Amino acid sequence: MTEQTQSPDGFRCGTVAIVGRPNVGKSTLLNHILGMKLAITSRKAQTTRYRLLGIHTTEDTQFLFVDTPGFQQKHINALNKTLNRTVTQVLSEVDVVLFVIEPMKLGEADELVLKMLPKNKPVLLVVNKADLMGDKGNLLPLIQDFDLLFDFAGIIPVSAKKNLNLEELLQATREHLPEQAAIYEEDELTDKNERFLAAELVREKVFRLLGDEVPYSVAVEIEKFETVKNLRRIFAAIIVDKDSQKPMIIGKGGEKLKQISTEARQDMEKLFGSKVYLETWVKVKGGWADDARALKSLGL
Ligand SMILES: Nc1nc2c(ncn2[C@@H]2O[C@H](COP(=O)(O)OP(=O)(O)OP(=O)(O)O)[C@@H](O)[C@H]2O)c(=O)[nH]1
Repeated sequence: MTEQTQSPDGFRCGTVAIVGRPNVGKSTLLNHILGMKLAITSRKAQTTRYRLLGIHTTEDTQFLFVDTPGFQQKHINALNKTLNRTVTQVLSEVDVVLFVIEPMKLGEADELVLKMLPKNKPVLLVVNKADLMGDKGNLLPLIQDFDLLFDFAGIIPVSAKKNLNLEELLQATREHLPEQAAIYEEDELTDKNERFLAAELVREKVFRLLGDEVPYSVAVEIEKFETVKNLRRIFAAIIVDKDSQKPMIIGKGGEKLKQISTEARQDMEKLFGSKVYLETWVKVKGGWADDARALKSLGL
């Protein structure tokens, strides 16, 4: 359990990881807790070990939401192995883990996540999409079965989308955070700079719009980032392993790349509160996913 550093006013502050298989609503949950679109959910090709996704500060608590790089079963290369280790490590370092499931669709993918949960940390089972459950009586046996598989610190049904029970979830989470003063200023939403966030947004769109076809090793590099009055000019290279992967990202007549850029730019404008000029292109950097030096340069 967490070591508690006393703070005179009982304020609590600590790290929270949200895990769960794709599509259970993790980013919706975080977005609704933070109250704005800041959860950038690219779970692939992470560049940092410990990424702060967002900070939620209330009168008595500061929740630091950290990202956990995704665990991929399909592609096995050096990068992947490093990332799987990273997930386990991140999960064992946070104060509390929120394991999100969808009640009617429990399956193998959820069990894979379950296997990675830390035994030495409190894990809350968050049953999302409660709004879709007509008869709540049906839900109970299902959850109870799942509950037998792991020693959860609590089970909380919520609806991220409809903002149902999120306060209760935060209260339950708070109980597991150490008593200590806030680490960040109240209005600080993330500790990452805009350049980093811009790269994450482009990468998120690549994965969202191309799904599983996209190679795990895709990365985004911001080659230039300028702020001129209320305009940010951002130049982003999308980096792939092989020439053959280039057309996939560019799409027929450049359609995919255009869509990636448009959606990323719209999110950036929301996030930065300014106009954004975004230029994106695809670059080939052969075999970097298996290159130990490249891993090192990513800080892994
Ligand atoms: N009905 C309902 N739908 C929800 C709820 N929460 C999320 N969704 C929907 O579920 C879908 C997946 O939500 P995401 O937040 O993208 O899920 P995720 O777990 O972050 O997905 P990955 O990024 O792929 O891991 C979206 O269409 C959401 O609108 C909820 O409480 N109720």
